[in-house]
Amino acid sequence: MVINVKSEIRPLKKVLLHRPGKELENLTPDTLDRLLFDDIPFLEVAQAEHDAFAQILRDNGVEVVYLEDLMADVLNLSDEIRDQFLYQWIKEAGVSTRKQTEKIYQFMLRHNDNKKEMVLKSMEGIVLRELGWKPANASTDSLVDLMNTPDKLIIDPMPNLYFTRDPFACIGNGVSVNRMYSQTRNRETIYGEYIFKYHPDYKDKVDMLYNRYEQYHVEGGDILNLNDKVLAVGVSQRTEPAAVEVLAKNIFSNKNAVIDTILAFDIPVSRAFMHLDTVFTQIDVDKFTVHPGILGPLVVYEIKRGEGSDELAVKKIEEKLETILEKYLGIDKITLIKCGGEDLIAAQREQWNDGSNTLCIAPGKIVTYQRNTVTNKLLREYNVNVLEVPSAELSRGRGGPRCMSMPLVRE
Ligand SMILES: NC(=[NH2+])NCCC[C@H](N)C(=O)O
Repeated sequence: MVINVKSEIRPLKKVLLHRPGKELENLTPDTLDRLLFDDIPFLEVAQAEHDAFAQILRDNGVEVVYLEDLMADVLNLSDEIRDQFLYQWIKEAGVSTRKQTEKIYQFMLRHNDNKKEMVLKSMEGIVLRELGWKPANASTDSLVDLMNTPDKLIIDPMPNLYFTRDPFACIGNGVSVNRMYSQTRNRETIYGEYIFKYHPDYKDKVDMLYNRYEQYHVEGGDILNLNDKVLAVGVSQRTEPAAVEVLAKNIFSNKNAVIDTILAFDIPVSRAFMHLDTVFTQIDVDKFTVHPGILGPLVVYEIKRGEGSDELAVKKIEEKLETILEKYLGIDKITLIKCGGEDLIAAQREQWNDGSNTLCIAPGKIVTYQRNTVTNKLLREYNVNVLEVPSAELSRGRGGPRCMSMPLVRE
């Protein structure tokens, strides 16, 4: 199976990453909000940290593949696919005039001999100066031309691409290519669309469980494969309950589907808790990290197949999180390890820097951000094997090791 992810913890075999690139250098104070960043990372250091992350994974037997390489393979397949991609990408970036579209298309063709460069450029963004911008004559036929400046981003960067967890998500042997909450991140899902449609490794080999043209938004950070039968989905700032229904129906409509239960975790809507995995990740057969801030307000719903073919059976579960997990996972005792321990200031600070966003690469073996010293120490006291990634710059994007990785295959 080219996609096989039926657990959050079974040994990780193959993972998808994106090495942060010049898209981070096109961030400015004025665009941070819209592009979902809280600060501008220092690219060189962010790349070195990311390389260290990839190396930790390789050293632990994980095959690392890069989004940009898979996408370059797709663009190398044919000129038709390349052109279809380029025109779709230009349109989705909000470029509306024929003149600009052609200019950008021609500009991108300069990278025709090196499709990886073409892909990276599509991620970076483009300013008018690069297109050979010249001031318009004082009287011209276009208000847009007259008002433009050389530093205007005609194509926005996609700085969140290094969070490969979100634009699409592997579920069992299938994949959910997501519709995202924000405009900036919706553009990222184009790569998933092309890879699953055309890449020879994936084409026709993967069950498509959701597509980016659906009406409701759902993001991969909200999707947790608890085991082969139980899927958890966060209902959050990024994922709507209606999207969970569509996903559930798509999963259950396959008669041979192994997943028979979906647990919807209703978490508070806030920037700090944007996805379920920012407050809750599995680290061992019987252990999870959790941000204490969600333990009070958390409500969980059970979704199963309903009576009719296209129906669901949904109910609210009135129990504590530990009890719910024990019941659905069939484990005697579940331990929740609090991010920051009992210290609420540390909990909030370290959650903000993704202390509870861990990537489990085998039961009891996890990758975390080095900067979350309180949580990392606590995890070790529970005998968890903690591998730390340097994280001064990567963390400015508000995502940790789980957000920065999309498992393609687990044992
Ligand atoms: N799975 C995650 N928690 N991803 C975090 C993504 C962070 C990114 N800046 C965003 O706002 O979308």
